[in-house]
Amino acid sequence: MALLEARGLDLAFGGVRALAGVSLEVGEGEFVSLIGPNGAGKTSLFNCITGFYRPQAGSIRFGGRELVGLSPDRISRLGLARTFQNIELFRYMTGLQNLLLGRHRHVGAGFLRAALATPGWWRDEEAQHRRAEEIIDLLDLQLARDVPVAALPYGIQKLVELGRALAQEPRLLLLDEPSAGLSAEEKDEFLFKLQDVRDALGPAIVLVEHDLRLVMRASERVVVLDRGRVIASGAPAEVQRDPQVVEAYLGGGDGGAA
Ligand SMILES: Nc1ncnc2c1ncn2[C@@H]1O[C@H](COP(=O)(O)OP(=O)(O)OP(=O)(O)O)[C@@H](O)[C@H]1O
Repeated sequence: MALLEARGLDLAFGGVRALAGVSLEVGEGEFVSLIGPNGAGKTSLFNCITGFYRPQAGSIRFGGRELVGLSPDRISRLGLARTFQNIELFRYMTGLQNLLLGRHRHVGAGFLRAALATPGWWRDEEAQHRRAEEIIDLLDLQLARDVPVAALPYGIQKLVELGRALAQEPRLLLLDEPSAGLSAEEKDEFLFKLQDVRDALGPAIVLVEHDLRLVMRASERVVVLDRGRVIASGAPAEVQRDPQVVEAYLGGGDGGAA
């Protein structure tokens, strides 16, 4: 059984069909890239999986459990984390504080334990800090540790966002255009970090990405969306040669694969 199994998802906004019968499977630890021209439905699919949108039809099973109808918070507690197209961090908190917020699903302390600062609460606090520090080491974020996120370069903010998602110890990580706005050098750096993350922590990853060079290097499988439908799925080299994919990216003149 796949870790994630989305079947027959439909999502419409008035007359716009953002998703029309979309299915997507992701195996445990698999690295899948989701590509497609602007407006193809990539972010809408992420929003359905993470509970921000409710599809009008279809089902989404994660670890055998139905996600449609659950709140985003509930879904994230099941082990699904995401990053956003536009960075969504607490800008006036430090890198470490943002990572600790990502740990909230692992914090066992209730209000009373915290207010009384019981030994159990301290142990929990220490464990949360240790885990956040491990992620700081993994992503080389030492310089961001004690600095408010707003004061950090954009590329580092993107890494802090990745770190916060990882702090949730997800089984599945959804990354929405994590390399947008990065220089070619920063993109390579980001890709190396992502590979380190996979080696060390092993989450399944779904990457929405416009940079095909990065997609082809990073992924085991590529899924192509166009106008709300999956038009191809397979190994990167295979998908790259698919005539429908070439048409969606280069033909028609209305999309443009950024
Ligand atoms: N909240 C919304 N209200 C109305 N229309 C929406 C909404 N969200 C998405 N859409 C529409 O659904 C379609 C798919 O959009 P979506 O953002 O999912 O595409 P995308 O593949 O992520 O595009 P991009 O690469 O530009 O981010 C588009 O036509 C978009 O305008």
